[in-house]
Amino acid sequence: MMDAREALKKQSAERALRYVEEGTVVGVGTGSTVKYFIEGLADFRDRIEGAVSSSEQSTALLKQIGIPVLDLNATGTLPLYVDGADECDPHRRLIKGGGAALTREKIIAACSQRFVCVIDGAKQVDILGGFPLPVEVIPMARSYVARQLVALGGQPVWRDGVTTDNGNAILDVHNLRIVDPVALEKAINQIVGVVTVGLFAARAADVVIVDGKERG
Ligand SMILES: O=C(CO)[C@H](O)[C@H](O)COP(=O)(O)O
Repeated sequence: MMDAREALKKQSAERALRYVEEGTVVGVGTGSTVKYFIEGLADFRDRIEGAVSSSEQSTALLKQIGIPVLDLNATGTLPLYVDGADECDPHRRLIKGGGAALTREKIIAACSQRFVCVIDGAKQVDILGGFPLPVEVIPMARSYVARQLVALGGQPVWRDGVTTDNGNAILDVHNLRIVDPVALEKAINQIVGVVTVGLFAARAADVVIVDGKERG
């Protein structure tokens, strides 16, 4: 039987199906919450043009249910992107990347008109940073970037054994209390060797669905 938290994730994901418009291409995130969204998309198979996927994992799921997976370079701007998050603050700013798909997720978010974020209530926080902040780095720059992240006040830990879909490494930065997410996103983006930081602050979500309901 599905536990209570999974049920809440599923409710959020299913609610997001209301935002899918016929004849369009849908941006699809990654993770256990989005998996329910993908399952629900099966009913739209014949009514959407296809999906742009943020990971090999989501691509496999989309293909399993017969949804064409399209190249973002061929689709242009997307009307909708649906994805989960690891943390969400009251301004719809997010920490993402628990599933190591942050780079492709951020690219799709940037290319989308509406970013609908689907979470369960446990992921709502006042200040981001309780969840270790994922940073995707070029492998040879890992130690250098880690030292720069220490200088910014964090405690980076290498996600040993994980290689992203782009062939890179992940550092999870602990002990951050992120009072200015836009400034920190900018600062980390400027470190040489960083591919992407999992702070989605400059481009936050547009709609947040928590436990099956839109948050006001
Ligand atoms: O950012 C992500 C993957 O890179 C996911 O959206 C995030 O980790 C949430 O995942 P889940 O829905 O499994 O809790």
